[in-house]
Amino acid sequence: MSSYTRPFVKICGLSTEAAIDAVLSRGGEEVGFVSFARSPRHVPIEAMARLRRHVGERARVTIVTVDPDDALLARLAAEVRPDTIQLHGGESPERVGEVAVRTGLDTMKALSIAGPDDLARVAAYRPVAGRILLDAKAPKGSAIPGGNGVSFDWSILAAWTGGPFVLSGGINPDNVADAVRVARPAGIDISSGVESAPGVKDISRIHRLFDALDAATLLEPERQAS
Ligand SMILES: O=C(O)c1ccccc1N[C@@H]1O[C@H](COP(=O)(O)O)[C@@H](O)[C@H]1O
Repeated sequence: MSSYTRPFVKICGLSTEAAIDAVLSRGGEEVGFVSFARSPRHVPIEAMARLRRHVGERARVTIVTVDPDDALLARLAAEVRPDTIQLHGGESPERVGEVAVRTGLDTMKALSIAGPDDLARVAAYRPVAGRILLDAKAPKGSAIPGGNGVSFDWSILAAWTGGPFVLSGGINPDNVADAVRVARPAGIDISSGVESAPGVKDISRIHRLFDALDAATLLEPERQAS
């Protein structure tokens, strides 16, 4: 079996210290908290600030937002102090650039992908977004634009030359090896695939995800050393 360089791992939609600790114990590089009232993973700002303090310097902290207004961004930046603002709505390239300037934070722009044509949209965001996140399109009628556990056809990324990206959408312990092998992402972002119910992270599924990823990827030298 071939091996693959391990992408960085962001586990998103966390709301408990126990789930955060499970992710960090397995070497997860990034944790995500959702600030979007319609999501079952929404965390109020005060609770988010406590979770952020719990993470400390152990991992990057990203807040998932959907078309946030300036007032919300200002509160998130001041009270939670994340590393990254994830923009998972219909934000224009201009707005993404403005968010970076206003907050002084890294940004990750999510783009919904259904087929190869959608990848053309990446170019406009590349100069203004810190990172690009490729997610599946939300199913019709879904209340949330992400976190739906659906994937797109990862094979369209195999020969794509549009630059580094983070992959999300329906990644779980059973398909993470395929995701990495087929799409070769710089990072992977997982939410509902490690849950027992919407918004409820399942510690054993978190461990299964990392077990599957470790089995599929070539450990980097510094990881092999310990
Ligand atoms: O997780 C949510 O509830 C959410 C709400 C609004 C926007 C984005 C959201 N999550 C993001 O969706 C993707 C994929 O999630 P999944 O693994 O398919 O469940 C991921 O980037 C989350 O950050």
